[in-house]
Amino acid sequence: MIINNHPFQVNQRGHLEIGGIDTIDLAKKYGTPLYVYDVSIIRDNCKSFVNTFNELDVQAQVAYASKAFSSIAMLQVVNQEGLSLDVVSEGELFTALQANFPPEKIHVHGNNKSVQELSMAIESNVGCIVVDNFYEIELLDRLLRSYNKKIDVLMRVTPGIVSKTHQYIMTGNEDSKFGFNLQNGQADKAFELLHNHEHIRFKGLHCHIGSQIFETDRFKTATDMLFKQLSKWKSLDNYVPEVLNLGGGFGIRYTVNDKPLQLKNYVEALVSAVKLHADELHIPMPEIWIEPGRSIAGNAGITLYTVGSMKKIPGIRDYISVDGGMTDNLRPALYQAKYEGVIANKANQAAIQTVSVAGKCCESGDMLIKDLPVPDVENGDIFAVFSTGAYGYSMANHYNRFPNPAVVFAENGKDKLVVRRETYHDVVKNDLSYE
Ligand SMILES: Cc1ncc(COP(=O)(O)O)c(C=O)c1O
Ligand SMILES: N[C@@H](CCCC[NH3+])C(=O)O
Repeated sequence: MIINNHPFQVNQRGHLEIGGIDTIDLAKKYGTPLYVYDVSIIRDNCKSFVNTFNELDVQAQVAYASKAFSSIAMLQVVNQEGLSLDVVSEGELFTALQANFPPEKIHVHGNNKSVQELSMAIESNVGCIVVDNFYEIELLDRLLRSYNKKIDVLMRVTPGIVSKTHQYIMTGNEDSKFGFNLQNGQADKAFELLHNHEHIRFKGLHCHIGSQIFETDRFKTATDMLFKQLSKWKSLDNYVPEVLNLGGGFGIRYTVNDKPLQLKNYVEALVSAVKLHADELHIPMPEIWIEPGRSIAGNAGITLYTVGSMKKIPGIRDYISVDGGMTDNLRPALYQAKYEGVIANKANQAAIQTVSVAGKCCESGDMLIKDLPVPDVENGDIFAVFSTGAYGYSMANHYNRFPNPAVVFAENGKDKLVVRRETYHDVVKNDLSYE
């Protein structure tokens, strides 16, 4: 039985299963809260993107946006699937290098890259730097001269598109901290600085219009706007881009209200939009790069919790509390994000009541799910939240000094710990006394 359209089964014991393993056994073995990934789903998501580009015979790089979930094991899997990698910080770059990710397949992002970050990128011979602002061009110019190196660069632009998504995860609109503005001439000024630079190979443009997007129209509009700019540069300077990076943002299913497209549909739409414009402009088809994060990791992961206290407020709301919350999943508190979940040890029992699932942080907004139909709930039940694979572990924090949970990979009936659970000693390890 597939559960609520999430890609997981219920086994003969009536327990939720992931990667061929009983979640109740995993909770016993590793404790809760626990992030668990079905690695075969990660692999399938990677393949959907890569295979579609191959089928369409288009040169492409699918760069996993590692901000969604970065760990050594995750980056190893993504590398095995032939993807490139998008990193946005020294920490993400460091993790990639620790995972032996091929540096030439790493793309470095960031709206405030430090000298140290840029130096690390240049020294490790990363494949590409996505330049975000004028200050960064100045720094890069200085550093590349002192290293006497040449590097591939894309220019990140903000096309001025308002995507239908939460304001905090919108990035391509004009009023954004990211990238050069296409409308007000900033992109033209950056072009002057980048193309013909003796230490820079200016490969093309990058844009990312936002996250959790469910339709292809806005990607097409973004492509139109990039080509408007490229057509201008072609007539003025005969510039021909080798690469167009159209970012990530492909939506996934968190709840029944989310209606994601198949991943291949996004690729097909992007390819046809770029092809059309390239033909019109009489230039060869550029390489298409994309940066999916959520759509690679999101639906592959679940979080397991143990149910503790319960509280009924007659006529108002029934609460059940679990042993994690906004420390391991910040998204409900930050974006009012909605999730679905089940009592994993009663996964095929009928719902008889509606409860709201609270975390254990000292914060009223620490609610994981509101108004969820569930069977009879008892203390000690294991509660599973679906689609927590992206921006769960990666946005985990230490509020109330909670240690970060462990991460387990499950695949074809085997499980493996890939991130250790933090201990209280880990939590205080950088504290110094003041006596
Ligand atoms: C530049 C860039 N690329 C890729 C992503 C990944 O987005 P998503 O996880 O929605 O695919 C983001 C985050 O929104 C981003 O800012
Ligand atoms: N952290 C966001 C997505 C990243 C948006 C910025 N690039 C989320 O959980 O949805």
